[in-house]
Amino acid sequence: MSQAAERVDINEIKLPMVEIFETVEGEGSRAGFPTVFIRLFGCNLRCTWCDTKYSYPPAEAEFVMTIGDIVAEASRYSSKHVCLTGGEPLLYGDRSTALIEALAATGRYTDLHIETNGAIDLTPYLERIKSPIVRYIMDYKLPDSGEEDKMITANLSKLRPQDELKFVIGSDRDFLAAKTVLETFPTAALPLFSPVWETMPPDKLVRLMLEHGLSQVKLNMQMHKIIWDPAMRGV
Ligand SMILES: Nc1nc2[nH]cc(C(=O)O)c2c(=O)[nH]1
Ligand code: SF4
Ligand SMILES: [Mg+2]
Repeated sequence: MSQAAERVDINEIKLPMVEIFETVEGEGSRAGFPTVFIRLFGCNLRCTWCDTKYSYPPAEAEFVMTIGDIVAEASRYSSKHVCLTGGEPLLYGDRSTALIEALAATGRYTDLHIETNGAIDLTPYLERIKSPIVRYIMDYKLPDSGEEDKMITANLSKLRPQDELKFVIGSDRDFLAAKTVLETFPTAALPLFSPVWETMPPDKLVRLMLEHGLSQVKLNMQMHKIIWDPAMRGV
């Protein structure tokens, strides 16, 4: 293939979208920083406790945007951090890659983190995307989610120190499963334990972490669900 044929035109590539908005990051190591959220439509999982069911069928994409339009819309905000989320933002292979590279190439951002669901092989993304601002926040889906069998455990050893490995914990069973995953699959990523809002009181999760001596794990509260109504969108 010639060089010209390989060149991507970001005004030609389209992606199904849910929303673009600015708020503070509610989770992870960058929680509290003003952040632009770019939420893509579509997901390859159906977690029992999913809080964004509007991001995949039978709901419909709110709109379709070119990558050029997504980059321009995000640039209307002054945040230096971007969160690419969904749904599953890495569902679109080359198109997801082109979006990430286009956002990084603007030079506007100091951090671009991608919320991915653990059922996407991160190898091609880690190999192709070289920007130092790009980080992966991989969810590891536990038994209560109903999707644990879809987890690509090979991703864990490939995550880097700047990446994060998030476990959403709904029960004692989930907690023990998360602990086993960390013991079985060494990772350089920062492990985060996040309570399921309805079924795992945060004080119980803290007690379990301390009882089990998980000194390397960070508690991850969803700040946006404390600041705003948990059912509210776009915050
Ligand atoms: N404030 C805020 N922080 C978030 N971090 C991850 C989010 C997500 O929906 O992926 C999210 C979100 O929807 N809002
Ligand atoms: S991966 Fe995320 S968006 Fe997809 S079903 Fe699970 S919680 Fe919902
Ligand atoms: Mg999410």
